[in-house]
Amino acid sequence: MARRRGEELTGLCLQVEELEEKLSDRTQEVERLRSELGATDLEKQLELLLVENQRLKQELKSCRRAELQSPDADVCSCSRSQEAESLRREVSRWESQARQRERELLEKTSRAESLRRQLEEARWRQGETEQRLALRLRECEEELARQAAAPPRVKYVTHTVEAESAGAHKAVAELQTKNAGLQEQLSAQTQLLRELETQLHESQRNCAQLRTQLLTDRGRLCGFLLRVVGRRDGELVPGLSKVLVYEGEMERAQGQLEAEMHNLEEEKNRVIEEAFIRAESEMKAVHENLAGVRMNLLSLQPALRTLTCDYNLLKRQVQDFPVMLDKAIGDAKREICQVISEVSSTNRELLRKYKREINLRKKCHNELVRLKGNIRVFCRVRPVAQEEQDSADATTLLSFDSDDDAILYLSNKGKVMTFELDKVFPPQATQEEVFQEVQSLITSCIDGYNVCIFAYGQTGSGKTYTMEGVADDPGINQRALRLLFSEVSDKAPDWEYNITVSMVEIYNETLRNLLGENLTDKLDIKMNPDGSGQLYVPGLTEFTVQSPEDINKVFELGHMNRATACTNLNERSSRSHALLVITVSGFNSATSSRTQGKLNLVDLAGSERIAKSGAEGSRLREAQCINKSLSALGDVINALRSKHSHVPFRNSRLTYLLQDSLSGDSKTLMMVQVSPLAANMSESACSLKFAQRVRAVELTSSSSSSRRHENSSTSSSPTHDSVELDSPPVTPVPLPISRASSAGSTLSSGLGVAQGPPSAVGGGLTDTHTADSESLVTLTLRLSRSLVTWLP
Ligand SMILES: Nc1ncnc2c1ncn2[C@@H]1O[C@H](COP(=O)(O)OP(=O)(O)OP(=O)(O)O)[C@@H](O)[C@H]1O
Repeated sequence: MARRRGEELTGLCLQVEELEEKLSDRTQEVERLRSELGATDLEKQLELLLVENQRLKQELKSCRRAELQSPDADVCSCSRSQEAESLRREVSRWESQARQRERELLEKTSRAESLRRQLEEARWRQGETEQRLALRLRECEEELARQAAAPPRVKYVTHTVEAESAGAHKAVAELQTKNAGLQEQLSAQTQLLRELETQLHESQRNCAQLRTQLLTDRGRLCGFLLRVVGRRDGELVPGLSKVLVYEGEMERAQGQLEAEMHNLEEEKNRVIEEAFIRAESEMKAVHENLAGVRMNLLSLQPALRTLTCDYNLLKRQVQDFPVMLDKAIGDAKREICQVISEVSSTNRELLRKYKREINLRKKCHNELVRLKGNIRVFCRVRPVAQEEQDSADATTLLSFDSDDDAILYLSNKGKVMTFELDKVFPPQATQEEVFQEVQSLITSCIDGYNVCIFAYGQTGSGKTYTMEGVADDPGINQRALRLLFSEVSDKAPDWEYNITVSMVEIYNETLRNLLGENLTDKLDIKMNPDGSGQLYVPGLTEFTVQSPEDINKVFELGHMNRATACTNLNERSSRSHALLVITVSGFNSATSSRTQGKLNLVDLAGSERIAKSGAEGSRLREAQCINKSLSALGDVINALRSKHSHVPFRNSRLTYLLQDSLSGDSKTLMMVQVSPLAANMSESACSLKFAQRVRAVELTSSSSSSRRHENSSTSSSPTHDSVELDSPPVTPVPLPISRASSAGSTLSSGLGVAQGPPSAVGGGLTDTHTADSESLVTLTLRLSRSLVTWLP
């Protein structure tokens, strides 16, 4: 019996130990849960209680050991052992159920945690999407603002809006899809959460029931133990009461833990709810934003449509542009061609008129010169020099007609002679005034006529002064060249001119090249081998001049060479002829016409009658040569104006050299220089008589229609020239006197034989005037006809 009781007690002890182990497992489980859920003050208290529990267990063990050692321990009966066994089994079943529930609770807690994490992740993703959408919205708004502010760039804006619109649509669709997915996910999670919550509540409820049942069982167990043990051993009561207290503490702690868990659950739900609400509000904001974007898109659509229309219009225009351009270019080309053809025809017409005008101008000028006379005779009276003022000869016997600048009166040996020339320059006449009367001839030279201007008169009468002038007041030579330059530059660029200059001296019938290197060379005059019938001087130096500076250089060289060739320049210059030959060649590129004119400026040797003064030796030879050349000049002029078939050009070097400038349409000007001194009156009278005769011939024989023809025929008859060369005159040939009234009887009686019938000479003046008037009328009529034709 005692052994059985001992066995029962041992079994009971084993059950207690098992219970303790289970309790320890549960404690560990609680600890684990606590470590998972985090320590709180309540848990610390629980920990303390557990320690206390451990201590109580130790005490309980020691009490049991003491009880086992006691002989009264056999009191426990078999029934109590069975009851205890059944209670233990019940407890263990509940405990296992409780553990299972706890495991389920833990699983649910972990699932809830993972759901919370998923929710947070979803929230984070949603936040990110919202941020992206907000950013995108801001960009859209900025873009809209920029587009509104930007000038209308149709193509670009259209393109951008199209691209933006498509992108925005796509983004909206994506967002909507995402949103729907999130919504679904959220609702699924919410559903799951609710299920979990339901399960959790259910588990908690079960757990509470189990705990209650466990407590009840424990109470019952304790009651039983008290009944079994407390009655027999009063020492066990305090330990059991402590266990009960402990159990109570445990329950309280567990209750607190559960309450805390419940609070945590509520907190979690609240947080989830808040997050949900926030997500919903944010979602709403996103929806609003999206609605705003949609509105913007809708408001942009009309603008987009307009822009698209503009763009299409422009596109069509751009497509049509090449065709239009080709058409415009074609039209422009046709117009240009038409204008060009019109302009070229107008140009041709203008060129034709221009040519006609040039010819007309030349004809007019020539007619003018011809009307003035192809041979004109001027007279210039030099002033009395300073050193001559005091001499007895200073009293001048020359006087001028105040009404007619062509009349000069000369008083010689008590007789007054009247000379009528083309122009008389008094002593006060300036170089410029003289040149004014001469310059029309220079213009003729540019037009292609040959011109010859020579100064005639006794030594010291002012020939060189008139032709060359002085440094600060140049004469005809330099002024003529300057005028040529000025006229030539005026005619540029239509005309290109080449001006060449050569200088020749004729001394004792010998030609010298004043611009050459070898001054001792004697030049010859020959017929040009090209068959043109022109004369030329082989070896004659010609300088091309392009500026007044060139002229000065040429003149300086000529003077220097002339001075080198003789011992006494003044003496030599008085006894030689100096010729400045200027050739003007022109080419008109527009009309392809060419002109060539020659200007001969001749400073003749002194014309005084040295032969009569009984000169001998070299002076006699000089006088003979001078007389020969001057009389030859008179013969040539006489023959030309008298329409002789033969003109004796070859009778002297001078006339031979000037042949082409004295024939044909050439113009000749004789400047008769007269000294004002009384001592020179005889020579002056001679010079003036010669000039008078030359002019008279000109007047009596002038005929505009026949002159040119006559000249050309006479100039081209070398056979007769050679005949005349056999008998050159030694003294000046007297020419017919045209106007007895002007020259006076002294003149006719003093100068010998007249070569024409007096009646013809007398009537020549009238005829000439008539012919001149007719020419003038004809010229005026031609001019007016030309103008009428020329005017548009
Ligand atoms: N119109 C004038 N005004 C002022 N001085 C003049 C004028 N004409 C001539 N003279 C002066 O008279 C002088 C003689 O003139 P110039 O040498 O020109 O005569 P010339 O006829 O050429 O003589 P030669 O036949 O010897 O060469 C010079 O001193 C010249 O300056």
